[in-house]
Amino acid sequence: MTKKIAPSLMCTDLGHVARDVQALDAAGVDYYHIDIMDGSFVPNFTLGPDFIQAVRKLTNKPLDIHTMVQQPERFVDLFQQAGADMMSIHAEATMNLQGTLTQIKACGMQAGVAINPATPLSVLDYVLPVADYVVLMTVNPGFAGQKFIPEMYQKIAQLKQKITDLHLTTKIEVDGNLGAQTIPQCVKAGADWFVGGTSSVYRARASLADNVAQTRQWLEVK
Ligand SMILES: O=C(CO)[C@H](O)[C@H](O)COP(=O)(O)O
Repeated sequence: MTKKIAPSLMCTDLGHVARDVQALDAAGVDYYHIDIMDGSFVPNFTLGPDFIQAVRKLTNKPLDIHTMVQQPERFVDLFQQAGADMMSIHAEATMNLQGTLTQIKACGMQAGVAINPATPLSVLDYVLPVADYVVLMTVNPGFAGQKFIPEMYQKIAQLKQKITDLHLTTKIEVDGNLGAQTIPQCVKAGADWFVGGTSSVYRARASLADNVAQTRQWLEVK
């Protein structure tokens, strides 16, 4: 399966994390996306290292930490020790993007660069070779339940072209309002990995298992 689904655990029922992770594991999700917000880079707070540690005990699937924090280079060891397998940092949040990506890889994690909707792809020019994946935000980061920014379809396609031209294997992870209306177009544009929030995996009207199965169908567009 080349296209991957990663439930966004900020959307899970925090009173029933173990129950939900067990259900999502059984439903065959590929990995888990964990949002860390510092109240400064984005106007919200979410999960932290204690939560990563707790989830680490519940599943063997990879844990993808999306840091929405200023100067993420301060926390690479902290998240690695908590149990992270993948860690993305925002290009807008660090003065040392290349060095921090290298630091993440040296710790044995996959390294990702995340970029906000308004950030041009040119920030990736000299770091793509050290990035295992790029997190293209399709909403402004900070809150679940927002509306997809349509200009992001073209951005995905342009990034895919860049990666192909450079003969790299960097994956494109998309994050924000991915559901029935947006997933098929993101697939066509070249996205590889899909963060599942309130628009897909956590849709209120069905079980987690049914939502994961439905999301897989949206990914199968040709
Ligand atoms: O990164 C995020 C918010 O910054 C969330 O992971 C994402 O937005 C959740 O998905 P949805 O938009 O479908 O609720």
